[in-house]
Amino acid sequence: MATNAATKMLTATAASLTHRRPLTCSAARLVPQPPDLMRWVRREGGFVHPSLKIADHTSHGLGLLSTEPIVHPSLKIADHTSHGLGLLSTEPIADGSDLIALPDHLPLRFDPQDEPESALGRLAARVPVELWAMRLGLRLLHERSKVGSSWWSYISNLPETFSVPIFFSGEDIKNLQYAPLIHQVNKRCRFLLEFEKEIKSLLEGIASKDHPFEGKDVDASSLGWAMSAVSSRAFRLHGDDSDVPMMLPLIDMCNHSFDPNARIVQEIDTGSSKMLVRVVAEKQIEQDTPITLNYGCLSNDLFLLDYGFVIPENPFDHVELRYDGALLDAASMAAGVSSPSISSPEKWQQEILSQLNLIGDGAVLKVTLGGSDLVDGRLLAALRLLLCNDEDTVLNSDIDALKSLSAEAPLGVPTETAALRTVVALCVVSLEYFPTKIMQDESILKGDASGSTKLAVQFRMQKKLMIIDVMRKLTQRIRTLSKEKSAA
Ligand SMILES: C[S@@+](CC[C@H](N)C(=O)[O-])C[C@H]1O[C@@H](n2cnc3c(N)ncnc32)[C@H](O)[C@@H]1O
Repeated sequence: MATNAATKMLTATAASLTHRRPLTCSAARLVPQPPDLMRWVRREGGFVHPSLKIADHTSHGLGLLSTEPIVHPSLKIADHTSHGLGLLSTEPIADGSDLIALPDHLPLRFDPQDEPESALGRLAARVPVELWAMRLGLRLLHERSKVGSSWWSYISNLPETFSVPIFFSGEDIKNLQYAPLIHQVNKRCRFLLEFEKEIKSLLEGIASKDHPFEGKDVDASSLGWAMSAVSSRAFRLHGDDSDVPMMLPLIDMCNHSFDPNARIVQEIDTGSSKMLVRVVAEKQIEQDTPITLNYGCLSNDLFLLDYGFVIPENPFDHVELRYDGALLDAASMAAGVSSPSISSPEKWQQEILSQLNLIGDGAVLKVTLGGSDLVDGRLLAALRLLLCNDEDTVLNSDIDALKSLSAEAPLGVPTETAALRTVVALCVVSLEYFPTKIMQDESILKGDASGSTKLAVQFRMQKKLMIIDVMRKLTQRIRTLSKEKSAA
């Protein structure tokens, strides 16, 4: 859990690289009237389709949600969510048309291995690999502080603030009510505070010509700004050996949709090995339509942590649980299907649990509910085999079938019903971890709480709605199974 001091530090309008004006909305840019981004891309040799413009998506209520039927009150709230700025078509655009093309020198990238001796390279080497956004963020801060940077037209068009939870108050971090995300947020906050100190000590006494930020102070707040700018806007494109994160000017004005109307294409000129990044229309785009890309099939944890927004009814959202005999025992008891094997598996059951990597050295105990699988395959297989008394039937079953929900009752209907009932009980247990009820969340969302409080509440409410949806689908399955059994 982040200390209050940690979150205060990151939310404070502390001295940063430039003077900032107060936050107005997520469409506010780093400078009040930044240069025309489209004109800059064209001037640099890029292509921008003449029927595109940058528009504020805050007031339009544009994007995925507004086109879908409202099936739950939470969607109405989401409809008010600001998407910030976005790209919009001013006229119909044909399927397959090039929308944007960026020449090789416009993407902003950073490979610390290219400059291990520079101060920036040495700082980047201190950033853990999983925080790759901070590595590229250092380059972004370097360009932001450099007088006459070739990327200034781009950087000045970046948002002034981000709605990612590292900038939430301590209270709003608690309001998330979901330990795995709170853990990640705190980890990032702690890293930024430590990194601020490390940077200060590493750059102490450095000659001004070698200073990566032109002598300007870099604190946790400005580091957080840079990390969030990258995590919410960079795309990972193919490099020589691996995926290289890059900031793609103008392309990063496209908002997200799981049903996008455009996609990114990367081309390498074999002669010059120069890279061309294009955005191509994937379908016919009508007038006044936002141009959208799919940022990935991500859970709401990642959308919130990296991008600062939550998707209602996200089909890829899930909750994490720890595989634990005592928890399964309690759930199976609550479901009325208790079996002694759950807490003390037989030897043959232990062998399969070990194959499933749920017991033994190096066991991975994290399992999930929700997402496209509905129930984590390893959890489902474990419950099926623990609730089946017939060793031969289990040993003759294919392990992949045991892990699959689409394999109908691989160990027979009674075992299947018991396993699914136990999962439903696990859902109930998971819901009980959340201290508030959905109705309480809804009333906060209807009130005048701050943007970050609403985002935190929206996040936890979506988690609960998702768990309820899993329960509903599994209960339906149990009903169908018992109907089939009684019909047989
Ligand atoms: C790559 S940028 C897109 C341009 C951005 N809207 C802007 O104002 O610069 C990604 C950010 O846009 C916003 N965004 C994109 N898609 C969204 C969506 N479907 N719902 C809500 N916000 C979205 C989020 O703030 C996200 O961090």
